[in-house]
Amino acid sequence: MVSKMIQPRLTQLFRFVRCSYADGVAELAYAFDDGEELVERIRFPHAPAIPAGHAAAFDAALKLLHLIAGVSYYKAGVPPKIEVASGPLDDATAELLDQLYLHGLAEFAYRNGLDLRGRITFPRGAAAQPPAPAAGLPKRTLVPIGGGKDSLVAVEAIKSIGGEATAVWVGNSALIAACAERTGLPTLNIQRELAPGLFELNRLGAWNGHIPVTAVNSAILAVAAILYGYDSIAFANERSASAATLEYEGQQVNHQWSKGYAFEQLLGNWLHTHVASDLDYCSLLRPYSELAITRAFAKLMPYFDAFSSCNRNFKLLGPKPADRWCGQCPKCHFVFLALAPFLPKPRLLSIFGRNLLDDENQASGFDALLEYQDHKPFECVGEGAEARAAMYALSQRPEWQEDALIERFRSEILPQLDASQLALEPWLEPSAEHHVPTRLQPALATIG
Ligand SMILES: CC(=O)N[C@H]1[C@@H](OP(=O)(O)OP(=O)(O)OC[C@H]2O[C@@H](n3ccc(=O)[nH]c3=O)[C@H](O)[C@@H]2O)O[C@H](CO)[C@@H](O)[C@@H]1O[C@H](C)C(=O)N[C@@H](C)C(=O)N[C@@H](CCC(=O)O)C(=O)O
Ligand SMILES: Nc1ncnc2c1ncn2[C@@H]1O[C@H](COP(=O)(O)OP(=O)(O)OP(=O)(O)O)[C@@H](O)[C@H]1O
Repeated sequence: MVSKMIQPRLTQLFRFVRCSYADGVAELAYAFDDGEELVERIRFPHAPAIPAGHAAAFDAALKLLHLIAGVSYYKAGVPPKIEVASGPLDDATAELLDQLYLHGLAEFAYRNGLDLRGRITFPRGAAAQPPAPAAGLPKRTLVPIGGGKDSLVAVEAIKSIGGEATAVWVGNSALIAACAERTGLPTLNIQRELAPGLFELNRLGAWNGHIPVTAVNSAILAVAAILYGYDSIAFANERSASAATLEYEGQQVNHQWSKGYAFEQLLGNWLHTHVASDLDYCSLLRPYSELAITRAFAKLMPYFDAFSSCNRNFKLLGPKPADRWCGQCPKCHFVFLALAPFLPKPRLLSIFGRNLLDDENQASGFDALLEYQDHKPFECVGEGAEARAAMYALSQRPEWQEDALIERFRSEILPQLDASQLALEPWLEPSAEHHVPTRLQPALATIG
C-alpha cells in the first residue's frame, strides 16, 4: 500500500533508493518524490554463499539489476529527474541506462503520446573503474527458457555440442516449467515479485505500457551467473528482433528493443568491463531469422505438446488461454504462419487445435503481420517481409490453396507485391553478425 497518496503522473523525481542481498533474496527499492518505497524482490533458490573473491562482481551485477529493473516503476510517472542514492554513475553505465530507458520504453511512449527524448538522463560523473578481472567462472551456460520455440532451439543446439547447461526461467509459469523439464537439463527457477505498490499506482492512473522485460531478465541472470557460477548466458533472440516495429517522428519504435543486437552488445560489453571479463552474455540465435528458427524447431517434435509462444500464458494477473494457444493474438498468428512451410499441415493443426489460416475473422491479424494496410503488431513477431515470404510459399502449395486467408492473399494481396522479394530461401541463410563467445560458436552450426 502506497500510504502517502501520490499522483504518479505529476511526480518530479524518480529515486533509486537502495538495493541489498541476503539469504537468496535481492531487494530493490525505488520511490517517487518523497513517497513510500516500492520494493521489488528477486528470490534465488538454494542460493549458495557469494563465492569467495566474487563479492565485487556480485555487487556490480546487483547494482545493475537495481538500475535496470527500475524501468517498471520509472514508467509509472516518467518524472523529469532521476536520482541514484548511491551516487552518480560512470559514463558507460549511464549510457547503457539512458539507451535502455529511451529505446526500451519507445513503444510505451508512442502508445501514450509521450516524447521521452531528452527527458531520461541518468546521473553521471563517477570516474571509470579499472576493467573487471576474470572471475574464473565454471565453463557452463545458463539458457533462459521462455516457454516458446526459440529457447528450445537454443537448448538443443547447446546439447548437440555436449555443452554443460542449465535451463533457467524467471517467474512462476507452469508452462515454462514443463518446457524446462522436457529439455532434460538441470533447471533453475528464479522468482520475481513486483512491488505491490506498482499495482496501486496503476489503479491511481499511472502511465502504463510495455517495458523491456528481456533486459530485466538478463540482469537477473547476470546476478545468478556470479552467484551459482556460470561463465555464459545464452539467450535465444533472433536477428529479426532488431528490426523496428514502426518509425515515428524520426524515432524507431521497436517492441523487442531489449531482444535486439544493439542491447546485446551494450550489455555484453558492460558485463565484461564491470562484472567479470569471463562472463559472456549473448544470443545464440542472433544470426537467424524467425523463419530459420521455425525450420529448426519443426524438427524438435518432443516439444510440440509442451511449448507455447502465446504471451497470454505469461500474464501475472488475469485469465490465461485454456489450451496454451489463444488463437487470436499476433504471436499465435505469426508462429502458425512461420511454422506452416516446415511442418506437414495435419501436424501443425494438431499443435494449434485449429486452422488459423482458414478463418476469415483473422484476416486483419494476418494483414498486420504482412504489413498490409497496417504496421507490424507490437509483439514478438518476425519482419513483414518474412511473413510475406511464408504466406507466398503456402500460396504455392496445393494443400493450402483453398484455405480462406491463403485464397485472399493470392487474389487480393499478391498482385500488389513485388514477386522477386517473396522467396523463402534467403530467410534461411544465417548472417555473420553475432556476439557468441568462441566456446559456444560450434553450436551455431547445428541450427538451420
Ligand atoms: C504477459 C504480458 O504480455 N504482459 C504485458 C501486459 O501486461 P498486463 O497488464 O496485461 O498483465 P501482467 O503481465 O499481468 O502485468 C501486470 C502489470 O504489471 C506491470 N509489469 C509487469 C511486468 C513487468 O516486468 N513490469 C511491469 O511493470 C505492468 O504495469 C502490467 O500492467 O501489458 C503490459 C503493459 O503494456 C506489459 O508491460 C506486460 O508485458 C510484460 C512486461 C511481459 O512480460 N511481456 C512479455 C510477454 C513481452 O512483451 N516480451 C517481449 C520482450 C521484448 C523485450 O524487449 O523485452 C517479446 O517477447 O517480444
Ligand atoms: N520468464 C522468462 N525467464 C527467463 N527468460 C525468458 C523468460 N521469458 C522469455 N525469456 C527469454 O527471453 C528471450 C526472448 O523470449 P521469446 O518469447 O522471444 O522466446 P521464446 O519464448 O523462447 O520463443 P517464442 O518466440 O516462440 O515465444 C528468449 O531467450 C527466452 O528464453
